[in-house]
Amino acid sequence: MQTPQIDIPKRGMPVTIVTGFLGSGKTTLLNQILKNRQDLKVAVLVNEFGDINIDGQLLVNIEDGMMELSNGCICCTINDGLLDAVYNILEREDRIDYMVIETTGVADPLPIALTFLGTELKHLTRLDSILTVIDAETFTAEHFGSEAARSQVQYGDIILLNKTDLVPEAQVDLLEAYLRQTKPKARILRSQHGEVPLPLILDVELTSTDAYQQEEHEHHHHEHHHHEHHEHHHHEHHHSDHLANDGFISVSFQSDRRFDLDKFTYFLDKVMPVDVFRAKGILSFATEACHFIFQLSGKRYELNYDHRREAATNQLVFIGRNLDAQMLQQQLQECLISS
Ligand SMILES: Nc1nc2c(ncn2[C@@H]2O[C@H](COP(=O)(O)OP(=O)(O)OP(=O)(O)O)[C@@H](O)[C@H]2O)c(=O)[nH]1
Repeated sequence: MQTPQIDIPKRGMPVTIVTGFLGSGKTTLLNQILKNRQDLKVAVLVNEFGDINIDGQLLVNIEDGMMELSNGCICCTINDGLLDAVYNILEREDRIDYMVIETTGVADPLPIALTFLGTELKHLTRLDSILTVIDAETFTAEHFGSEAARSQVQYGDIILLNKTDLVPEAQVDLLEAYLRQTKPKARILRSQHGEVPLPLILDVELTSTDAYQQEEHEHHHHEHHHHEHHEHHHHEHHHSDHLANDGFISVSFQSDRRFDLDKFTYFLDKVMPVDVFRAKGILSFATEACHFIFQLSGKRYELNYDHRREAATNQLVFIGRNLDAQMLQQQLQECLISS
């Protein structure tokens, strides 16, 4: 018997929103999900803060903002708004079982949740849970003075205490006790490098839609009935605008010239302003043949070989408060070799 062509969108697709502050380990968790998904077809939507999409650079681009990951999953960069990106996925003909969205580290997850619960998407998708990744080493009750970070904890159905390898167990216990107090209903888990059994975090049905009805009202997020969704394509969500990225700005740097390794590490250790909270990039050094992936989170940084490609241009993004973009760019310029 011939299988009938199904041309309705993928109704009831479960969605997990992965949130968490800058550098807490969202991308690392996403990679764990993609590595361990077994035969679940997962589409991931990534929203990055900064002009250069560093995470996306490491994937193979196939068409406008859509990438086919090496393990056959689909990755989509959110450029033209979340609704567009979600419809792009829903309209694809290949089988997709699950959608995971990684927000930026400075995003309030509420407007994202309301995009699923308060638009026509509520008929097409099912918000399964909001998962908040927390850096167990750097997290404090002050939430980095960030409204977005506070909101990430407030709306987390699952709270993943990540990077537990970097702190004594007693400190993680204290953090967990604090979170249990403020979030009695949340599922609190611990992980190192985002390693967590997937049945504990996916398809767990932990988002209570009732809890959002009041917020939806307050956010004036009204549904437009009886419209084709295509008419909504430029219906951006403005709710998080008041946060204006919570005072964080990103500074990008690109150059065809290579860095001098010593100058660059001296810059990191001695010159870089303390206001840089997060940085990442793909770098090439004068003395090295291949790329390096650069990751900085708080006071820690890593430079790891990327054997997959030969060295090309340098691309870097710095994120922090009160950054002097021009000065930072000048300082980086001075780390380049004189071609
Ligand atoms: N020691 C340690 N490092 C970790 C762990 N999880 C992630 N990292 C490192 O922390 C850095 C940031 O991790 P990412 O997964 O990129 O963090 P992110 O939340 O996606 O970052 P943004 O999207 O930029 O906000 C990387 O260098 C990771 O390798 C962990 O459990 N332990």
